[in-house]
Amino acid sequence: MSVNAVRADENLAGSSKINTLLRLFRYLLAYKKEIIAVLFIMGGTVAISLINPLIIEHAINVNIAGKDVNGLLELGLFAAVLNIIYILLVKLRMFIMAKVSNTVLLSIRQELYTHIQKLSFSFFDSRPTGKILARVIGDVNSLKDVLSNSVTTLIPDFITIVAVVAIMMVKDYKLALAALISLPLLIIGMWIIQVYSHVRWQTYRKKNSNLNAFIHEDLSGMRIIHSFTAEEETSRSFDTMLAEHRGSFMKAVTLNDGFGSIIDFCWGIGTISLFFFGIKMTGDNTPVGTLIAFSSYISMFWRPIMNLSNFYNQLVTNISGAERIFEIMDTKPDITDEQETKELPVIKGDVRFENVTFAYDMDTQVLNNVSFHIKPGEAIALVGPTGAGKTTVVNLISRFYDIQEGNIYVDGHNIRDVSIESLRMQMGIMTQDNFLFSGTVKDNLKYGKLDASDEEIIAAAKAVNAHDFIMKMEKGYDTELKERGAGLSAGQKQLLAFARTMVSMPKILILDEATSSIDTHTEILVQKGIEALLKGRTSFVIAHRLSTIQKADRIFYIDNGGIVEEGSPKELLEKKGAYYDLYMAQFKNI
Ligand SMILES: Nc1ncnc2c1ncn2[C@@H]1O[C@H](COP(=O)(O)OP(=O)(O)OP(=O)(O)O)[C@@H](O)[C@H]1O
Repeated sequence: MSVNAVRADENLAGSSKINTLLRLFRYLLAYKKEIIAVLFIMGGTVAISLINPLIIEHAINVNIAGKDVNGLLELGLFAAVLNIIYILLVKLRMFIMAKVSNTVLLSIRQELYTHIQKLSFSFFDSRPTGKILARVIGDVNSLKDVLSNSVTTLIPDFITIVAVVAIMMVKDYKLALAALISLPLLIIGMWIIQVYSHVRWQTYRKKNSNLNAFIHEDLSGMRIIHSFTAEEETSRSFDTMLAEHRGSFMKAVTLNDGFGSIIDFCWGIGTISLFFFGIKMTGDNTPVGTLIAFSSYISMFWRPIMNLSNFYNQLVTNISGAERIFEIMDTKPDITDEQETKELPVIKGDVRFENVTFAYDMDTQVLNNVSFHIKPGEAIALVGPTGAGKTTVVNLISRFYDIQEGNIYVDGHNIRDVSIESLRMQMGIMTQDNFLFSGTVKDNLKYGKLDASDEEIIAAAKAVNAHDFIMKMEKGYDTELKERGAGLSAGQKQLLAFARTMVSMPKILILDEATSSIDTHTEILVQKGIEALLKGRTSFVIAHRLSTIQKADRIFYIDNGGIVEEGSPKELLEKKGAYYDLYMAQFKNI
């Protein structure tokens, strides 16, 4: 059952921001050398910026007051050299951090992708592809600034603030207190804003994800939208989602902008208070240079606070991205190898279901106490009403889902006791989708067996009658296919999918026969292709073609959670039961 539809907001298990941030930082630990270098560089830049006001103070109070032009020039030269060094250090820091954060992003994305590939079908059943895509691309990208700014802002700005306060206190604690008078106001304002901000940004990310999922679904189903002339309706839905997206963004960003205004306000009050108290309280005792130096220090105090608040904004904006990434990484595949699995040896194709009971979710039981035994090489046609459980039976043989009760054996091995890879490697699975990847025909056929030689590929294509039509394509086996095989007919796609399965030479074949109507010529090729595929292997076909059903060794009529009728095509017709009724209803006119 879907836990998250396109328009439904995703729910995240609550996790603390600190934990998420610490987990993110762990990725940085792999780059200790670079981070230490960056911290040293920043130590240099912070020191230079702290010295600057002292230079100005000295220039005004000593050189200008004493009319010492030479001293002023020397000091100016010193300040210029110092600030050129500062600029170079900043550039170097930016370069190193950009490299580190991009590499970290790369490894997070790799880890996420590898993990997603291991997840079970139930994960994909319950999430729209667009939302998964949003996490792998958008959410990972959103971490870039958090990662680099966490090193370049958090630590140095914090040090700067402490150093500035210390210097001001040592120089003149009364002036320092006057300059920092607005600090309590800032703390209260920030606290109020941050309480609401995180929630608003999370809402925005959810709306963003819904929009992604909607666009993905819409583009994938464009043909259907056009054929039902549903463009207007989907445009309306899109507009609604866009409005929600924009609304949530505006709400979050408006609140965030409050941060800057509060800081500006406190900064202004601090500066006024400094000059007011500086002149009022200390009268002529405070040299002008010292007041100017203090005013520089105030800027140096508030600017990092501004940076930190921007960083905090970035953090609340993007930390939900990190939460969503880690949520996927923490999702355990439902189907995993048991601790002590063995490799399934090369099989003959014997399949046995023993009292199998299965439900996708607690509400609906699909199979109830099903047992059967298939001998190697037998061809089984699965028929029955829609939603009866035919696909479910074949999904269970490949262990795409785990059964709740009973056992499934392949060549006498319980499929739970063998590695999933060794089991699936010996199965050929063809769904109705016949999914083709963009790439050459040859690349697509090699999916069946990555190390297949050209001869093997051509032999497989010939066996299923796909060779001739492939050779008629522009560059034969090297013809580039478009995404999902666009430009090919349904029959041609089926033939390519047959060839791909044939290359893998499976011992057990699972075929969900396509129902799409194809021209008579291709239909004959497809039928011959199916016959070639079935020959000599155990096969389960969710059969729609009369020819396939009639050529099957046995038919299983599935309904009401089990096999209600079973036998050869002839036996079942003679029995005049459920299969007979289906046959009469569907095939009598053929
Ligand atoms: N991934 C899933 N999650 C939850 N329920 C599912 C899932 N897949 C199928 N079902 C439900 O299980 C039941 C059996 O589905 P199944 O696809 O096996 O039927 P089927 O006989 O192959 O149908 P059809 O001929 O229409 O393809 C149906 O009621 C279906 O709604």
